[in-house]
Amino acid sequence: MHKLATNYWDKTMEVSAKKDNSRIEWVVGSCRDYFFRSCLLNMFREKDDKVMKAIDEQFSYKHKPYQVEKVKLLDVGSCYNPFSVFEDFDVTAIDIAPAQESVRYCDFLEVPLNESSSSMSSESIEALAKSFFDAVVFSLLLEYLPSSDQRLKCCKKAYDVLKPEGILLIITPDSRHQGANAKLMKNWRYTLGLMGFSRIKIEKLEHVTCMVFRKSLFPEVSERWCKIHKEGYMEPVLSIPQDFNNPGMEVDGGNSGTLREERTEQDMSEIKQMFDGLPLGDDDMNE
Ligand SMILES: C[S@@+](CC[C@H](N)C(=O)[O-])C[C@H]1O[C@@H](n2cnc3c(N)ncnc32)[C@H](O)[C@@H]1O
Repeated sequence: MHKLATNYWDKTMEVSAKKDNSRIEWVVGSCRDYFFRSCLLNMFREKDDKVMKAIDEQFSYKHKPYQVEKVKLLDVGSCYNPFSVFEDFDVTAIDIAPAQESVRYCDFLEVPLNESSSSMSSESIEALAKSFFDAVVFSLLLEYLPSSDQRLKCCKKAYDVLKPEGILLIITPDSRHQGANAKLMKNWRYTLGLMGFSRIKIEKLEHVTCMVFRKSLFPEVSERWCKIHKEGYMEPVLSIPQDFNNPGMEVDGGNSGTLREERTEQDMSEIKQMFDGLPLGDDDMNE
């Protein structure tokens, strides 16, 4: 899996990619912009305060500075711990099939959450602490989970282990042209918004879409976005393009009133190529 991730995904998914087109660099750069370089955290804090004022003109809140020396990052489905080389990050790497010693065994869907502290050995994690991490990363993870409910459970867990104002970074395979999966991505924004996450960044790199969601101090902020922007096709599910393969139910990805999007033969072959070597057979792709 490690070989696959570094030799195959880094070279094939990001074919002719510049260095800054890599998903790992993208995550690192986004965290640095948010917590250190441009301190975007403060900008989004101000934006949230404005929304709260719009909801209630009496609103007032005295913020404390968000302290971060090293970004406490939880890499879920880490496989080979790609973030361990960055010195400004304090990484907890977990996977159900660790490919390196520094990655601890942990099934994120099942691991219990503690109010105060994590419980772990050098090899595995028995419990994770709530409100502990500055950042949680799902890089090519959600596609491993076969149902929307499992993906939702995963995102809700990320919400619980993040500190208020922490960020969830999601990288998802997407070989289609920019905008082709726009509706799906907007529905993710809606669904995660209902959970209390505000999407603060989305970028399409070659073969992947990358997103940052902020856990606001005030869930009312994202709830308000959901109320204002709800469209007919939106529903609280986390679908991925691979979920839609029944030709009778597919329609265009642009203006129709449904989430389902047509997949061309080229899409199918690209998806298969992307997952080539992973424990997925043709039947899994077509289920
Ligand atoms: C496609 S790999 C992604 C590897 C790496 N994050 C990257 O971007 O190259 C997905 C990883 O998720 C792991 N995984 C799947 N379900 C998981 C779960 N419930 N908890 C933790 N890891 C999981 C798999 O074992 C696999 O290593």
